[in-house]
Amino acid sequence: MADKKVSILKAFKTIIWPRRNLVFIGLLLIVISKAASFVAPISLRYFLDDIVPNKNYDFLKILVAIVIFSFLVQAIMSFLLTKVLSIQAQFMISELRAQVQKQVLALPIRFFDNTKSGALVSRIMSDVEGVRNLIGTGLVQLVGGTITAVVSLILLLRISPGMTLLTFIPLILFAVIALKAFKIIRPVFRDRGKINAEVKGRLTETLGGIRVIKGFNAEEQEAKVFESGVDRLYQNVKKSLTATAVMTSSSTFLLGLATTGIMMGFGGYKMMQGELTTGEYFEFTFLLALMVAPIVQMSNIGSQLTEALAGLDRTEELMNEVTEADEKNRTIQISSLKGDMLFKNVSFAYEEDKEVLHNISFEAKSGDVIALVGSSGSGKSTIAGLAATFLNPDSGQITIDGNDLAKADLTSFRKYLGVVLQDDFLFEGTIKENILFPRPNATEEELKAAVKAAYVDEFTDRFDDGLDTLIGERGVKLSGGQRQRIAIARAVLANPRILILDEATSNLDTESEALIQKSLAELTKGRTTFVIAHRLSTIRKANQILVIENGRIAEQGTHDELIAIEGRYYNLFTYQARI
Ligand SMILES: Nc1ncnc2c1ncn2[C@@H]1O[C@H](COP(=O)(O)OP(=O)(O)OP(=O)(O)O)[C@@H](O)[C@H]1O
Repeated sequence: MADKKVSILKAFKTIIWPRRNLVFIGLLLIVISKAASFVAPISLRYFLDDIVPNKNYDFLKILVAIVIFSFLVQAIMSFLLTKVLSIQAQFMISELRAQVQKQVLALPIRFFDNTKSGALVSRIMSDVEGVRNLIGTGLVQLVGGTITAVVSLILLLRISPGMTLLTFIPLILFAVIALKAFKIIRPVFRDRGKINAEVKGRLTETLGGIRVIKGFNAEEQEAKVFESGVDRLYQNVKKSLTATAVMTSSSTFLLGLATTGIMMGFGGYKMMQGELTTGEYFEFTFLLALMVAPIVQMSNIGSQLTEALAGLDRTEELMNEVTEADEKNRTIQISSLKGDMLFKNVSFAYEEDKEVLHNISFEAKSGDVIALVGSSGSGKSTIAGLAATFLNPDSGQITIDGNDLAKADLTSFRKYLGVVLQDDFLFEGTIKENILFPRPNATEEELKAAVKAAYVDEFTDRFDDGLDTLIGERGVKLSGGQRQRIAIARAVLANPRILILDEATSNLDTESEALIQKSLAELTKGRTTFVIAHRLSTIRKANQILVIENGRIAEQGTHDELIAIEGRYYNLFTYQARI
């Protein structure tokens, strides 16, 4: 963990240095602004010690003009700072978000099995926001504040070294307290991001699974889980608030002590002794305020930077995850695909030492339909996942047209892949958009052909808006069978060479069922298809049936062959046929 921390140095190298021109402009602006801020306190001395006692009207006019001008300069500089740096920071946030999202999509399926999607949403959207404080005004203010503090210090020492040193004692005390508080706050902030992500993740799941929750009357339980999540968040915020409160109240006291207590006591004494003029006293007071303000501000900026670095730590962790592309090993570009797939002694485990597939070997010839049947948990989806390159064999080999699939460039292979899964992924939008999703630039004819092949027009013709009907929250609700047909139309349009089909288990009425059968027959025509089959009609038509039991192929052959041997398949078949 520790070596993965985004150090200030690293953040400087990767985020600030590439934008050094901008940061430099920002610094220049802040230096001008801070220089202008010294005009008022310095002019005070002339005002009180020279102009007023000597009734110097001419000098008064000039001084007033200079002071007004100095404030105008400060106002303009502050406007430009926001304009230049804050906007650039926001631009960078959107750039980073896009990068992180791209990286997340490039991660292997396994990563998603183990990570809540809500947590990822939080990583992509919130964690990168910290950049704002690095490149935005935060850092520049920190530097500007330091400059102001140092210049003020020099001016203060010039007026009265004794008084300056005395006021320093409480200031140093404050600095020590602030540093201690940061040490406590940083891990708290880091945890906050994590907790936030977890709570959001669970909430997303809860809302997504609302039917199951209501169906099992589990609202109360979910509410409890959420409550404990928000409580963790509360405890975390509480901790950081306590640390912040210690800092704020000690700053109030110690800085008050420095500015007023010591100043009034010691300064008043010196004035009475004639060692300090009224003008010098006021100049000192204002300069002290100029020095102290950035110190207080810095503690604020410090916590912002701390939060920023904590967020970037988490972003960095995500960016370091290995993507599935694996350019070093996946060097074979697949430029055309026939569709012969061969499994040679393939074994696979999701978790170490828990092999779920053992020595699977079979051949799928181009255009074949391979039906995977067997009891739940036997390994059917895992085989389909391997054929789709969502998973990679631990031993053995899968070849496509003689090429090792583990060495194939994923994008070049997946161009030829299509999937129709049970939980059809339809998003909010029109039916047309959902079908065009894999090939947004398909022609109207291609779209029409796909719609026909999947019998989507059979129900869209009845809608006023036809294919442009909105589905989801703002449009019509579709039946299970209709959703399946949209998913099938999408796959027809994608025109894959290899098709992974997870047949829906839901029972449809006979008419819907017949339409789905027909559209599936259309879809699988001429494509190497792996189907996790639940329909006898699909299974009977398959070129090859693999009966999977406990991660092994128990039986293999056509329907007739397997019926003839009266084994496992025969039992399954006769059992299903009876129902
Ligand atoms: N992401 C995962 N992590 C760990 N184990 C998994 C994962 N997915 C599946 N498994 C395990 O692998 C085995 C095979 O699962 P698989 O999903 O391939 O079975 P299946 O035959 O498709 O089942 P079903 O018909 O119920 O969908 C099961 O024992 C399952 O518990």
